Amino acid sequence: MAAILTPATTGPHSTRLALPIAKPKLPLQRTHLVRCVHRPEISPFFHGAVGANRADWQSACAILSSKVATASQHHQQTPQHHEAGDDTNHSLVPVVNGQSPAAAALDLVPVQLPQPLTIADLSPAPKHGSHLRVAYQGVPGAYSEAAAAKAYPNCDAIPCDQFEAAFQAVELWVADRAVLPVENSLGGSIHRNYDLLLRHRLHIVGEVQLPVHHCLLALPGVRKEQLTRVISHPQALSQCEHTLTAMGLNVAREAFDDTAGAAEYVALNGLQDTAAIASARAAELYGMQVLADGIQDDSGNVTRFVMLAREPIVPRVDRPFKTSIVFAAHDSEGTSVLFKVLSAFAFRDIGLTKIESRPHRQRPIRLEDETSSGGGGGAAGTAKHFEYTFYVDFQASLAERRAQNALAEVQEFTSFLRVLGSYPMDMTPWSITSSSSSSSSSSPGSQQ
Ligand SMILES: O=C(O)C(=O)C[C@]1(C(=O)O)C=C[C@@H](O)C=C1
Repeated sequence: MAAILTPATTGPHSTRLALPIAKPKLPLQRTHLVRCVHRPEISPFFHGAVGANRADWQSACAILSSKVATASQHHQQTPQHHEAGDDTNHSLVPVVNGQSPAAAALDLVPVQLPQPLTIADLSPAPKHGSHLRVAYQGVPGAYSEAAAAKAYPNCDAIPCDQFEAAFQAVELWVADRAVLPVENSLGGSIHRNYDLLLRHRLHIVGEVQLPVHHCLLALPGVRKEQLTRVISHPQALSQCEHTLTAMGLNVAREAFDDTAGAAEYVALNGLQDTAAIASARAAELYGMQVLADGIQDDSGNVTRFVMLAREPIVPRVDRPFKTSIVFAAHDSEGTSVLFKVLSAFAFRDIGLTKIESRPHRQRPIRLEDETSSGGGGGAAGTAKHFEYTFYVDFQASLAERRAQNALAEVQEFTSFLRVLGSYPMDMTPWSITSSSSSSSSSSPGSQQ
């Protein structure tokens, strides 16, 4: 029990990328997660000012106000909560050989009583050894694996079949961190992860930007003319769309869960007519031939990933920080809230690096009678407005007074406001020619 109170932290910093997986692992699936007793919920709710110590900060960073009904309700929908008629707090753990670790442990320790905390429990080193366990979506050779290795050199990367499984792996202590893509310079936002950030209680503790260098892979001996199909992750397909056409390939495009998984699929099924878009590392891992190298439509193709943890980090002012928030408007404000929010940052000279809007899950449409909308004289009726949740990234640390003041102002126009994280910006230079699958990329120096 004591171990779960210990903040998981990173291993030693390193500037060398060491891809941690020598042989492919099976991805973690949500079905590998079963219910098992225990784990007190860490309450992220907070009423009050941002304090200087870690405990205050951890609370403050999660929720800035008491107006958390929306987010809280989202949280209720996650499967880690009580089942009807069951008064035990449940969480999910992986099944090992058909038996959960907890069950296996019971074989050895018949009665498990709470143990007192020791100094060792509170030490910053991960409890499970020197390596941080980092969940990512995809299979070995995926860009997300390379991003995990860039964020946390020497980590144990844990492949997951879905983004949701990566979130759950961290929430359930199967992993210490998750590294997930949120946007790409060509393909745009990865909306699924924005939605999941809101539905889960993890905190953004860092970001990495990864140059993505795509290859066209086929079975050894296969020529381009034999191809009728190209499979890959939808983002990868869209990032190579023009190049594929320019290459004169008359192929159908088909979506796959991840790039490396597509390469593995072609290899495992001996598909002579199908190519995959994936990394050079995936080609090595699955014995594929590189038919074309660097097929992304823009040589500066970059994907931004966020690092997620169960606990927020303490924001600092000694290096460039970014803060990510999500909010929804008061009923009376409508989308005009966006103007007011942007002003709160502009007046304080805080730059924004990202704005994203997503449908408001619980109230996607707002109805407004013509009489109350002040429409004046037209045919009576009901206006149907789409309602949004807004995600904003701004360039300031939450340790800065101007950021705190801006958020206090934003809070006035919003029905809920949540700080997703305040974290160091990835400032590492990256060379366009270096492949994301290369083992020489440097870490962002911000392992949190
Ligand atoms: O499929 C992979 O290899 C991934 O890591 C996923 C992903 C994405 O979701 O955007 C990551 C980076 C690239 O932009 C293409 C695909």
